[in-house]
Amino acid sequence: MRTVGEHLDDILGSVAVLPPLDLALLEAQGAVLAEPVTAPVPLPPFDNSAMDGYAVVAADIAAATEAEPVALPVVGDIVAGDTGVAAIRPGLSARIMTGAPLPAGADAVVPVEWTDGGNATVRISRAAPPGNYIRRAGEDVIAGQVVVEAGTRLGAAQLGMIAAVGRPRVTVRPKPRVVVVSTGDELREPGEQLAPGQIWESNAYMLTAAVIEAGGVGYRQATVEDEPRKVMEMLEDQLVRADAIVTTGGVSMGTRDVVKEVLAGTGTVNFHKVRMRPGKPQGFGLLEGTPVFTLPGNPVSAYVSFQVFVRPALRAMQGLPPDTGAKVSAVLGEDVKSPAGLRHFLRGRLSFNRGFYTVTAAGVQGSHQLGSLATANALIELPEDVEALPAGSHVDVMRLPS
Ligand SMILES: Nc1nc2c(c(=O)[nH]1)N[C@H]1C(S)=C(S)[C@@H](COP(=O)(O)OP(=O)(O)OC[C@H]3O[C@@H](n4cnc5c(N)ncnc54)[C@H](O)[C@@H]3O)O[C@H]1N2
Ligand code: MOO
Repeated sequence: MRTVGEHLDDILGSVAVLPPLDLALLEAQGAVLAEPVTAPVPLPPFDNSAMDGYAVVAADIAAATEAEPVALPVVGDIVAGDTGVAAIRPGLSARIMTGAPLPAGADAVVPVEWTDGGNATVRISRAAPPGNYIRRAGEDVIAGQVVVEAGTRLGAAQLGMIAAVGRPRVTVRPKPRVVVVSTGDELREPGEQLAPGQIWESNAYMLTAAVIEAGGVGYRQATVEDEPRKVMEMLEDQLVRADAIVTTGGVSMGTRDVVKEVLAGTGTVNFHKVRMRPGKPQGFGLLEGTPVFTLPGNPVSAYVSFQVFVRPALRAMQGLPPDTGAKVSAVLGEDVKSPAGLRHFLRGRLSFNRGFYTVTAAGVQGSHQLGSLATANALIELPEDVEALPAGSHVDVMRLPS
């Protein structure tokens, strides 16, 4: 038997960060940035108007009121995208649109709502201080500033920022391509009729979705029968396109535990009993250099194993620290029991009330009982030396992706 920590260390010591890739911006969505992106110019690049209105000299309209508007000649129109250099002198104004460059000499913008909207002459009925509705060059981002740090996962806002500094492509850690496959003669596809003794396949759906939640690209494979030759063929086929392979089922002590039978023979994938519940039977190794995780078939065991071992490995492959932000300390809302000598992962419901996290067990805890997992948002992690904890104790809790 090995501990959870020993098994995870073995895995994290074996997986490598994926080589960087240069991608067009929208192809990079969800990938992790491998280089800092800096702004080559300030943003905004030039002083410009925040409103549709008139560019003026603030001192000219200092006395403007509704009752006694100030009239100024309008010497031109400046629209967003104008590349010419415009200028005004005191006593003049220029019509200006949002985003258009501020003409030299102007120090305020008056929105059209404060005026009569005149074309040749505009009557302005409110004073404006210098700087009114002017967006200054560099007030968003200064030239040379890092706008997105290396190691950031690229979502909509980050991609927008990178485009805004003029970059069409970025260097990222690619999303790991993970093949997920279940084994078991009893498994049928959802939608098919079940004969006695059969169940619908759920692990590969669940784990393919979990791969995506962990930032990877998941490929769900058709279920493979409990037949050694077919399992080996499937693995060989998938190695060409996978950065990692995840299997479920066939790793305990049964006469048809073919995943273990086949992979144990390769010499590079090793099988262990890990001191945890659920998820005791685990296999991991490199098959022709590709990480292979053989997770137990019980659905909750497979899910917990994924969160505890596979997710940190996929993060490491993306150049991310294994677990940042996923764990919180919470107060137990009820008494709990735990098996001696095993790390116990209880499905839990975590909530945040009046400044504290509290957590309660989410229903029944058998490793075949998906019903309570589907209502959980966290795993309560009880250490090996704990056999019982009273309500009110502090526990570590792993938040589940939502
Ligand atoms: N004599 C022993 N028996 C078992 C031990 C043991 O130490 N000694 N360990 C138990 C534990 S703990 C676990 S966990 C399971 C792991 O078994 P396998 O990985 O070999 O998985 P299977 O036997 O193939 O299946 C277990 C269970 O899960 C259901 N299953 C499997 N795949 C799927 C799927 N894709 N979708 C839905 N459900 C699935 C399967 O029908 C079984 O009910 O072994 C214990 N036994
Ligand atoms: O470890 Mo099994 O995963 O307890 O059901």
